Amino acid sequence: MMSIFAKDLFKGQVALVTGGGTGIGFAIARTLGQLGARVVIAARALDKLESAAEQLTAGGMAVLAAEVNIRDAESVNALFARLESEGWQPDLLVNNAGGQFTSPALSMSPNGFRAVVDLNLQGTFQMSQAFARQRISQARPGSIVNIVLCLEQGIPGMAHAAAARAGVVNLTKTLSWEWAEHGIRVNAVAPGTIATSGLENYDADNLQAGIDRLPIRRMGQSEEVAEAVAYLASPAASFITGITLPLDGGEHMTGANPQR
Ligand SMILES: CCCCCCC/C=C/C(=O)SCCNC(=O)CCNC(=O)[C@H](O)C(C)(C)COP(=O)(O)OP(=O)(O)OC[C@H]1O[C@@H](n2cnc3c(N)ncnc32)[C@H](O)[C@@H]1OP(=O)(O)O
Ligand SMILES: NC(=O)C1=CN([C@@H]2O[C@H](COP(=O)(O)OP(=O)(O)OC[C@H]3O[C@@H](n4cnc5c(N)ncnc54)[C@H](OP(=O)(O)O)[C@@H]3O)[C@@H](O)[C@H]2O)C=CC1
Repeated sequence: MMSIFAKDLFKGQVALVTGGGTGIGFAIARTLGQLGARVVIAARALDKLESAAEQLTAGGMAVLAAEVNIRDAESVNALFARLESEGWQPDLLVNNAGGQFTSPALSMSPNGFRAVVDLNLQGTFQMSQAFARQRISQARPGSIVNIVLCLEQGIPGMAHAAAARAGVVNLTKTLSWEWAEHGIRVNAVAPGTIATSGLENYDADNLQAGIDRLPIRRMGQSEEVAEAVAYLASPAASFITGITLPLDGGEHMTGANPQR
């Protein structure tokens, strides 16, 4: 899928995409790279990041693979210090890294609940704060896009992720207030079911039952998420901040989660 945006839209900018070595994050990195950004892809597994970076570089993009654990504040701060010292200081941040496991709320252990909140909420906050501190200290504008989940009607079987991502939706609004005066916009995209290898963690029949209830009866593609991220990160969205854009084939209207 070719991007509809101008090829030099992000020329001269650096985009940092967490979880950029796989799935949706990889598609976002590729789209932003095709639109002229230098791209940092960051996650825990350096081997996966390096092979993703090789693919993108072979396509003519400038890409850096960088290790980070977004759950660990020290690791996050070390990443931003490294990017600044190596000339890859980001103008755009895409908080895409995340995930969860399915479990009835009654069976979740405190540690299991905490792990998912740590990853999706605390991790997103830590990355956003480190990014904004760096931008604001240098009086430079910026843009953040958070990837959440379709959660309008609750997500039975994923209470931890539903709570954590709802936290990110409100964090998106709150940070957009606090950082607007510094020229930093904060928005989010809420995907429904998107065809990636990440879905191997979920029951295929349940996923299909959810798809069958959608107005647009198919899974989304990572590239469709990437185009929305490109729009929100770009000057075309310069008067948009604090929103969460559903990108879900209509799931936010239907409650398509099959466990309901
Ligand atoms: C039918 C539904 C519709 C589905 C729509 C799907 C739409 C969304 C798709 C996606 O999000 S795609 C992303 C794909 N990737 C993932 O989702 C995988 C992400 N998971 C993880 O990264 C990890 O599992 C974790 C959740 C972050 C936990 O990582 P951590 O390394 O901290 O785990 P542990 O130290 O092993 O365990 C901590 C704690 O959590 C409990 N736990 C972990 N996994 C499970 C599990 N599968 N089932 C139950 N419990 C789990 C684990 O037992 C630990 O708790 P205690 O035992 O210590 O009490
Ligand atoms: N696919 C779908 O249907 C949907 C996905 N989403 C969300 O979109 C995002 C991408 O999902 P998708 O591409 O499908 O799945 P992936 O499993 O491919 O993506 C998850 C990415 O997050 C990275 N990650 C996980 N934990 C950490 C961590 N502690 N620190 C840094 N990076 C981490 C992983 O890399 P590594 O393990 O190397 O660290 C991986 O690259 C996730 O937040 C997911 O929840 C939302 C709605 C629907």
